[in-house]
Amino acid sequence: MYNLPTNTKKWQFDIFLKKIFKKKTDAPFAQLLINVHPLPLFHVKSPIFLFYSASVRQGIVDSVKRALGDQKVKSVVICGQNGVFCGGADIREFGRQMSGPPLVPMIHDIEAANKPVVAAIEGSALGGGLELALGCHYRISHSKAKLGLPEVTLGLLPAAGGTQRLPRLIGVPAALNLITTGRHVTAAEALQLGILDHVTEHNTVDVAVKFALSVTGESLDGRRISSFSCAPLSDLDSLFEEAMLKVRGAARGAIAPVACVQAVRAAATLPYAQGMEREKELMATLFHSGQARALQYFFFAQRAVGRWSTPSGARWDTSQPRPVRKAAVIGLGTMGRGITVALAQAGLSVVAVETHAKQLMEAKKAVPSMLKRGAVRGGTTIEPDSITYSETVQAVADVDLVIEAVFEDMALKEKVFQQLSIVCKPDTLLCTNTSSLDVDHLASQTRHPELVVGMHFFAPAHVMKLLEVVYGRRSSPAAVATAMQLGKKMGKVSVAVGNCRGFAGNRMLKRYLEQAFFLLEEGATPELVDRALEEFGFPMGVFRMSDLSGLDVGWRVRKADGLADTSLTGTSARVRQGCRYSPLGDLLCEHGRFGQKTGRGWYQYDKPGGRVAKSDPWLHNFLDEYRARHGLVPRCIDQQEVLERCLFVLINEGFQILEEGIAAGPEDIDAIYVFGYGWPRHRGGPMFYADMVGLERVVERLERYHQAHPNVPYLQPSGLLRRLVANGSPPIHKWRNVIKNRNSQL
Ligand SMILES: CCCCCCCCCCCCC/C=C/C(=O)SCCNC(=O)CCNC(=O)[C@H](O)C(C)(C)COP(=O)(O)OP(=O)(O)OC[C@H]1O[C@@H](n2cnc3c(N)ncnc32)[C@H](O)[C@@H]1OP(=O)(O)O
Repeated sequence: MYNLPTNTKKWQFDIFLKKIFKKKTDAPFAQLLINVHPLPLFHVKSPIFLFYSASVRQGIVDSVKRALGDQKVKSVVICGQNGVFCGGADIREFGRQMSGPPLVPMIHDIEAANKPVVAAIEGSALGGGLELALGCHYRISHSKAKLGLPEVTLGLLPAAGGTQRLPRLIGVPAALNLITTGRHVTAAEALQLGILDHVTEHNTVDVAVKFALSVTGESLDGRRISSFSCAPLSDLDSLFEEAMLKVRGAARGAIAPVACVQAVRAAATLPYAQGMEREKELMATLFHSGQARALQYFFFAQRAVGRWSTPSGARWDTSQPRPVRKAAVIGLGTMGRGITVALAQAGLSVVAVETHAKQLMEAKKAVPSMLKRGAVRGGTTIEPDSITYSETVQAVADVDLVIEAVFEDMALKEKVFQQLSIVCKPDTLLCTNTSSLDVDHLASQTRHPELVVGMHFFAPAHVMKLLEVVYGRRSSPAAVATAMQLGKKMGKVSVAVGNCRGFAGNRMLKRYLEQAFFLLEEGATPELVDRALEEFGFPMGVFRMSDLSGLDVGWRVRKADGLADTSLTGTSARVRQGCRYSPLGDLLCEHGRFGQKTGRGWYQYDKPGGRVAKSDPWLHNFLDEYRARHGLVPRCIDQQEVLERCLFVLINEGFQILEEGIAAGPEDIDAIYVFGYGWPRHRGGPMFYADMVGLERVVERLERYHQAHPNVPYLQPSGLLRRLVANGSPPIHKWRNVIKNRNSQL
């Protein structure tokens, strides 16, 4: 297995590459690399495929053991392969029966070695990868590497000694920050924090090898982090109380950040061995939790949405995006400005068009300051002349792609698309930022409907991560691929969805809002509904959210749809097209209550534009009078009903969307809801939540509510949901099979 050649006369690296594990179908394999030198050095080349799997751990254990047992070996260097040290544990293994050597003793053995062990970090040292490096006696890194303990983002904590070693190495406050946020740090920051001993611009392994040889024989007493004490702090109790408050405030019910604080506290207050016990206990509670499952599902779901497909057969891997160097934005209201900023931040040259002189003038001031703020936050620079402004659409004649962001009015958008079709190059991609209007209809206004897609941004467009890319019936695969790629370049999570009213996100939201209104009619208050949703983990309940985004937005849409008619009386006041309808939102708007911007909405605010929502006695009186007028007897509504009514109806619409092929898979809907609508990530997204709750239960509750409210057709379980239950409620990763059988135009 491990031979030292006898002819090593001069300084040299003779590399013996041995595959000690063959690649299995889905498991990473390890390679052992032995560098031999007159002052022999053992060079453990670890995970070839980035992540620890059982076989990779076994490879490291075996090779370290051999190195330590060989008297001729004086120092050891551990590095990764293909420029990556280690991205941590193989997350897919967490869902299975775990086998192979555990990480904790492996890292302990490395730390306990009586020969210097040096970590040579390139690419990433994340999670268990960084924990391995912390077990080494020295850490040398390339300047471009990134390091971090992101376990908290997977619903876990760094349970291979990370919570105990990091605070001992860099102090409690810095370790708390890294472990509770899971953020990645650059090598420069890691050096400054004291995680690294040295950062190099050169070949990291060469530097580490030289270094390892230079410290051969030196005492390792001061190099074993587990033997350190945490730097003393004057008021440990208040530090941890503050940390806990901060973490609980930001966590919205996620348990891992709280456990991380508890584990770091153990490092600060207990001897190392006891701290490790505490780390293990806390990890055991997290490891099998629903939240860890949800977060790990979501980790892969985010990546799955990039592998988009459409019912017409277009796919991410067969559709070629077009290069986009110069783009235009039409309409510089709030959305248009945000999109302009996001395009410029992505390095594109942008033509920003606004036909109203006043609005253009305002945009010319607002956009540069938004860019400046973004640059300060992100430490980036923006080419000052990357944006040109114009008052006429003619200015977009030579751009590769246009994003229309004018007022949400079909007649206006039609006109813009007709104009664009004349002004632009024949191959320019024409995109609309509509949040619900018919993309096919807009495409029909142009000479090249195959070049029309929706790019639905979320406000503020330069901040929010979500982008719905809406393909129409005639959108070409290249057009979809181009919009998806541009979204990625803008740092967005782009999700491809089909064309229907409200697309995926807003279509589902409509059902959720309707239920919230119905609950008010039946006796709930905005406070009760919001509390239930916020305790579930939404950053804001539905009414606080409506106040923030403006009640007039939905009112305008309902008016355009002929729904917002408050002149109707008697039973017809609360019925539209044979279905239950609540005019509550319309009535509030008629009272001039548009939410935060008018200082009144579902709540009251100290002034127009105020942010702090306060309960409003006027609103409660208004609700009482409304119920009395319509003969509605208020009843006691509990939080469970709020959650079931609001969330299950939204989920049901999600199944309908999957059934119709508007979204290709549950991951798409979950990514839309987490990135665009504040669905708590630790609950995985609405479709994952349905899987967790149990599809049968979702059906049973929907049926019950539908019986109680037969004039709300959307409470009837969707056909797909029923079919999944009939198929034995397969786990979420198998739903696509059931969906595919149904929508098999593919
Ligand atoms: C009673 C019970 C008691 C139980 C107690 C159990 C004790 C168990 C103890 C275990 C202790 C373990 C401690 C360690 C934990 C960890 O290490 S958790 C993992 C931490 N690491 C991460 O979170 C890193 C995640 N990955 C990334 O950040 C990025 O992927 C990257 C490494 C920086 C690379 O980025 P990029 O180049 O942009 O590529 P991607 O597109 O993101 O990824 C490429 C593909 O690789 C897949 N992938 C990424 N990371 C992992 C991973 N850690 N495991 C498995 N697979 C991973 C990713 O999904 C991509 O694949 P596709 O999805 O097929 O595209």
